[in-house]
Amino acid sequence: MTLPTHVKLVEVGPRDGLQNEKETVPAEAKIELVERLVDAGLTNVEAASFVSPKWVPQMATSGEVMDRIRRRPGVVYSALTPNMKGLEAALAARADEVVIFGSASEAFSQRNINCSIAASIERFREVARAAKAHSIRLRGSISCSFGCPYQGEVAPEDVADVVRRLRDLGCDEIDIADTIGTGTPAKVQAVYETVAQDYPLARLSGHFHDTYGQALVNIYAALQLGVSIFHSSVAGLGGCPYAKGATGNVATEDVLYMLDGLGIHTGVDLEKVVEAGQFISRQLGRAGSSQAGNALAAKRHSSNQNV
Ligand SMILES: CC(C)(COP(=O)([O-])OP(=O)([O-])OC[C@H]1O[C@@H](n2cnc3c(N)ncnc32)[C@H](O)[C@@H]1OP(=O)([O-])[O-])[C@@H](O)C(=O)NCCC(=O)NCCSC(=O)C[C@@](C)(O)CC(=O)[O-]
Repeated sequence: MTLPTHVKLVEVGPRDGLQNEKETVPAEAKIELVERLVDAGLTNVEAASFVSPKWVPQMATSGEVMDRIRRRPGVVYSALTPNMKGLEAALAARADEVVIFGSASEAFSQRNINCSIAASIERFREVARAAKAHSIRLRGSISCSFGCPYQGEVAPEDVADVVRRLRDLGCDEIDIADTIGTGTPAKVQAVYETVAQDYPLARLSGHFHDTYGQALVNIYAALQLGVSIFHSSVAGLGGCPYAKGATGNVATEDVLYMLDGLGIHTGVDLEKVVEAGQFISRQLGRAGSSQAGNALAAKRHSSNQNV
């Protein structure tokens, strides 16, 4: 078993992490969060979501956030775009990458984006064409790849079916998402082994929520197969408005701590991510849920006191 020597981390805290917060997080705080994360060396940041503000009010400031972020060369700032209205907003906001997001579960597709899987692919076709016409990177995301809050089990072949459809739309990368965090390592490996028959493994990512405490071990299981792109969220922020009880994405600090220990290069400075996590936790008025982040912050606090 050879693990990848390099992993690309996609930071989803500013989008997936914050979208479910009840209290409005001011645009200034979102902007500072994105800038701190980029300062830490993260080169892929999901910063916006151009969805209906009636459905997800927290993301209503996405245009302002994208407009006011100090853009750094080489950094990909991405935005969710469920339809042409979203795509047009993402173009106006100068997104570097747009994300069409579907589901491997019919029930979740209906709840999340108000249409069937087949209808979503038709909506995405137009979005994909426009993204290509503007030479914007296109990412596809598949929710409920390891289980659905409404239908329960999801078969690997159902995930593969959506992967093929997103591949045919021209997706440059496809996210296999564990929306409710119910996946376990054997299931994770079964899904990647199935979907990699139709799409290059090097362009598949893992998007794991930590609801059942399985996210890190699932990432390790995916690494063993050669998956080398993972999503994570600073301070473990997150949840999904359409998956009750779903907790945050795996924390960026925890993933970095594990990858650093494995000698896998990410180019990201863990200490600076811990500071970004402390920053957003102060803004939200509660402790972050990253275990490595909290341990490192406590260690720093006690060594400062001993000086
Ligand atoms: C998908 C839609 C838009 C369809 O929504 P719809 O109601 O079917 O669409 P519609 O075309 O009938 O439009 C209804 C209203 O929404 C407006 N509208 C329509 N489109 C847009 C847009 N792009 N931006 C802003 N406004 C929009 C449109 O203008 C209209 O406004 P009204 O006339 O009633 O005032 C809606 O269902 C929606 O916004 N849903 C939110 C979905 C969402 O954001 N979910 C969370 C993100 S996905 C996720 O977190 C999972 C992921 C990616 O992280 C992976 C994982 O972990 O699973």
